[in-house]
Amino acid sequence: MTAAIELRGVRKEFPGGAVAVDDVSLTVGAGSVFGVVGHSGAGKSTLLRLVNGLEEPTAGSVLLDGQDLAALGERRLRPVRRDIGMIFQQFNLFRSRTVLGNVTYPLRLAGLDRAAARARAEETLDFVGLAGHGKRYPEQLSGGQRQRVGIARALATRPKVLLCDEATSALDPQTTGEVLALLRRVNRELGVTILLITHEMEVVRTLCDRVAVMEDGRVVESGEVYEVFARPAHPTTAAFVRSALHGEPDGPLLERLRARHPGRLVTVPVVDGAAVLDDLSPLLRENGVDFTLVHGGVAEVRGRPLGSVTLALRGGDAAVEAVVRGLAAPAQREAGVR
Ligand SMILES: Nc1ncnc2c1ncn2[C@@H]1O[C@H](COP(=O)(O)OP(=O)(O)OP(=O)(O)O)[C@@H](O)[C@H]1O
Repeated sequence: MTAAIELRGVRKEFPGGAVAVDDVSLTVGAGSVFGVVGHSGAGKSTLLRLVNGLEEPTAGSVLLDGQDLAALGERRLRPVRRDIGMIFQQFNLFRSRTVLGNVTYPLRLAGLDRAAARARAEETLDFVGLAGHGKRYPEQLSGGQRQRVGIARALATRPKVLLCDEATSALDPQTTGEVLALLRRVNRELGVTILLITHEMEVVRTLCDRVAVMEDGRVVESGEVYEVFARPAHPTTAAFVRSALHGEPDGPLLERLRARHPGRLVTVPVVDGAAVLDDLSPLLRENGVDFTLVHGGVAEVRGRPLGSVTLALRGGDAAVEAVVRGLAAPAQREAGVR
């Protein structure tokens, strides 16, 4: 069960004049995972509230499965809302209800009888790895377990779309990884379309197919995740990407590296499909140049390598120059050898 989400020229202006979302158009393909990143105040939460029908656009339209939400009216919107599940940064569980009580709640609202709701809730808790935890209360659970309950509650009614509002921002890195792995299963095994908002590029790197970067209510850049990571066009995107890759040394770090390492420093990008690293070792050998690896990191983005390594080259001036020239040959210049 899956559905596409489409925003066409969406604007949201609040009474008083604040424009939270400004002419945003984007398409979340059915069965895909789409991330929206941006700093606080960029308009991400408002965008999500427009998609789940809690806010109405001032202009433009939001379509779920091709249906314009604003054109539906409250009565016809209700069943469509059931196709949308949502999870939150602070989990938003009922503290006075057990885990099972939290997960059966939306099912009872949807009209399932007690036995059917219980059976469905247990099946869903099993899917999120919480079989046997039904009788516990939220405060007896870890943050990661609470978010699993949140995910189970959101999935219990078998929605086509899952909206995630900073779903891992309150969790430590390991728990974040576990929750992201669960969300990937939700997408792959259940086919649920996922739209998430986050300020963590790490979440985008590991989970999303496509990403849009928001600033001041507008989308400043969007695209397939690897492409955006490898070639960010907007400065805000570039800063977000740097926060997730830690690859290229910035100015001050470069100065410290220079002070510590004699020789010429070169930073070699590692981009899937660009053969720069493959060229490096024969170039060094041919010219009799030695090297020390002084900085760098290669991460996996959507299953493909991306990052950079910085080397201090040691050898005669002419030999080092030949290596640098070889690396910066026209075919590689595009990849940005420096
Ligand atoms: N109900 C509202 N009334 C007036 N202004 C609002 C309202 N909701 C949001 N805004 C304004 O719209 C802008 C975008 O807010 P929004 O919460 O969507 O951003 P955000 O990217 O989700 O930030 P955060 O991560 O801090 O929630 C902000 O300037 C905010 O003050």
